[in-house]
Amino acid sequence: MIELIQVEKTFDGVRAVYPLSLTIPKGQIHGIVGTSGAGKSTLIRIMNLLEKPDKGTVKVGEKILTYLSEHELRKARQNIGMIFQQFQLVLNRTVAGNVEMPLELVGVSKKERKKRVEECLQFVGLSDKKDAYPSQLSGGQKQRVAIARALANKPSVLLCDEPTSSLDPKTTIEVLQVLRHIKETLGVTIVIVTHEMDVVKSICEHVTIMREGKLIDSFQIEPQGLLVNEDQYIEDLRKMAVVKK
Ligand SMILES: Nc1ncnc2c1ncn2[C@@H]1O[C@H](COP(=O)(O)OP(=O)(O)OP(=O)(O)O)[C@@H](O)[C@H]1O
Repeated sequence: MIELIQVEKTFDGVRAVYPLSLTIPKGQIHGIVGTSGAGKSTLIRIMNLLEKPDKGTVKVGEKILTYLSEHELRKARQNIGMIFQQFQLVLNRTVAGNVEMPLELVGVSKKERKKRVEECLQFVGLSDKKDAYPSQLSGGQKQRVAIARALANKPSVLLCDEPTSSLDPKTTIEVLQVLRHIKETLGVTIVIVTHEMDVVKSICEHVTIMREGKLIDSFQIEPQGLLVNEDQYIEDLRKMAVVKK
């Protein structure tokens, strides 16, 4: 579970997030939407304290992150994976090397690392790419490597900041399928910041809407499933065709 209590953040006089409280239950896929500058990225980064709130409390699982020292926070972050729009893979490391990184940082043995990297790559369907470099992968594959890396330390929370915004509709579905599989098989709580309504409609169970740093609404929704595919897009476009007389 993630609990934000009256968190707020101002950058150089610009209020990014007004005092805001939000509770996300364990195992939920929670979407955060809003137009550019609404404060979505700041809010999701507050959830793992990549952005420290000026005031308020951040609780993830049993840990109150805002009470922790830097050392304790680094440890607590092992429980919180994160992925980004631009994947942020290390380009001079192979796919396996990227997934191995968080394990190296916490001192996992070489043998255990190899085993865990294989498990994670298998989970995202990229075992055959373990020796490839990021430049040799498609956008969807890069994001799946980033997901495998985020899962390496077996987190209970996965934060996704615009995870599909650089991807085409087909690879978007590929990534969303992986995210849904993570929720269903691992029970991970997933937070997705996005401006893509199709993403919210297809997999989110709850949506929070932000505008100008404020939470303006938050409610449960019924995910429609991954219905959006290339053929459907083409069909929708055909329906919009203007018939010239
Ligand atoms: N590090 C920073 N320094 C200064 N201002 C910042 C910083 N990060 C965010 N802001 C400002 O805070 C406000 C909210 O930004 P944020 O990136 O959280 O919004 P967003 O909803 O994620 O927008 P986008 O979809 O464009 O990324 C904006 O006015 C932005 O310029």
